[in-house]
Amino acid sequence: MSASPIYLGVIGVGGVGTAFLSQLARLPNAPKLVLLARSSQTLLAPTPAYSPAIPAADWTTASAGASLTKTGALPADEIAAYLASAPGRAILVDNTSDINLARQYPTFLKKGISIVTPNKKGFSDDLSLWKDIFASASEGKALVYHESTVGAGLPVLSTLKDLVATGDEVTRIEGVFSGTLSFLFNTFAPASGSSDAKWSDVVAQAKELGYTEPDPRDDLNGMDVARKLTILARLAGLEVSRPDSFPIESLIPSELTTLPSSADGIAEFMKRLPEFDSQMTSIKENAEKEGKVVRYVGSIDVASKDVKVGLQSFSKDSAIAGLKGSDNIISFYTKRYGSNPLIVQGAGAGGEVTAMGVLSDLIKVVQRLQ
Ligand SMILES: NC(=O)C1=CN([C@@H]2O[C@H](COP(=O)(O)OP(=O)(O)OC[C@H]3O[C@@H](n4cnc5c(N)ncnc54)[C@H](OP(=O)(O)O)[C@@H]3O)[C@@H](O)[C@H]2O)C=CC1
Ligand SMILES: N[C@@H](CC=O)C(=O)O
Ligand code: NA
Repeated sequence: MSASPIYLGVIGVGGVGTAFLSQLARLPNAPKLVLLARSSQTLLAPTPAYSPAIPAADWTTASAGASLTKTGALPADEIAAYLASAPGRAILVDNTSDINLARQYPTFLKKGISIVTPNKKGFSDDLSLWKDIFASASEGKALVYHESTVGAGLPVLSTLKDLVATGDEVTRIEGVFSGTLSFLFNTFAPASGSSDAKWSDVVAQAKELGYTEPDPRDDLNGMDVARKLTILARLAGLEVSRPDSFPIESLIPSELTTLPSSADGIAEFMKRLPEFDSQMTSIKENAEKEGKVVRYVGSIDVASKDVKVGLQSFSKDSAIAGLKGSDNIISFYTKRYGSNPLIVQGAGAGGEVTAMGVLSDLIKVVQRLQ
């Protein structure tokens, strides 16, 4: 018996979305791509046949032809209605960082549309949305996979879920959870050798390399790490109400905190950041006086429900100080693993590695739906 067709909608074709589409194009027996959207345009396989499908490898050329339907941005409920009417199970891949789209996940899930995403916003917002997402998935018999919301493609969430599901007791999770901040400090204050790189130049480089959030201030203000810890804490069983319900150390100069969250605000922020390079240089030099390096870390202590996010100094021979590039390191302390934690380490940001996490989630969902 041949497997029933599965229909795929993808929203977002930025750094992660583009890498995802090129990996999807090489996947044998991929689901049929019938919807592809960016902020101002939507491409659809014409109804009622949902055919021809959109070629993932070459959607830009196909969008110029006449065989696909083209519209402007569609509201989430119209996208959900389109996917729910497809003649088979449907999956939505959200490759945006849009909180408003994430707030609509319950609408999709209740209609039986599964969700795969690297977008942290929905899973780290109000606890009520977290609960609504998983209750809606049960109601619609749909699946939700979001591995790339923490540690990009690294198997962080799957590891934590396996520890919990098999009855281990997770006592503490700690490490470096930001690819951007890892890259910034590994470059600006390396554990071996020295660097005279300017903080603002390294921030611009991280943005160029596709490590930062669409708005790099979300990395520098600690919110991206706080969102990841909120997700991990919730999976470990803690009812964290919001990602700003615990102290977060921000690296944004106070003079720049009032810039708007628009594209102009981002540009102005990047332009003025060099004025404040000396602030980060003095943080680096203070750690150096003690023979240490500074790194941005997070931790969750499950018993005391204590979640912390901020700067800490480390001796130069420690594992955290010796990280390279955009690497994350996440240590799980559990009852079974005792005093030697289970450690996951590797690149924690970048289009290709994040897309790999999204595509591997998609493969799991397809296998479970068939
Ligand atoms: N970059 C990384 O290393 C990692 C990223 N992530 C997450 O992956 C997601 C994507 O990141 P990245 O690719 O870097 O971001 P980009 O800014 O490069 O791309 C975002 C894409 O989403 C589209 N978009 C935004 N809002 C909407 C909307 N409401 N409707 C339709 N399309 C929309 C944009 O449209 P347009 O093209 O029109 O601007 C763009 O195509 C984020 O949630 C990020 O947190 C997770 C782990 C690592
Ligand atoms: N901006 C994020 C991307 C991955 O989540 C990071 O730098 O870690
Ligand atoms: Na991950």
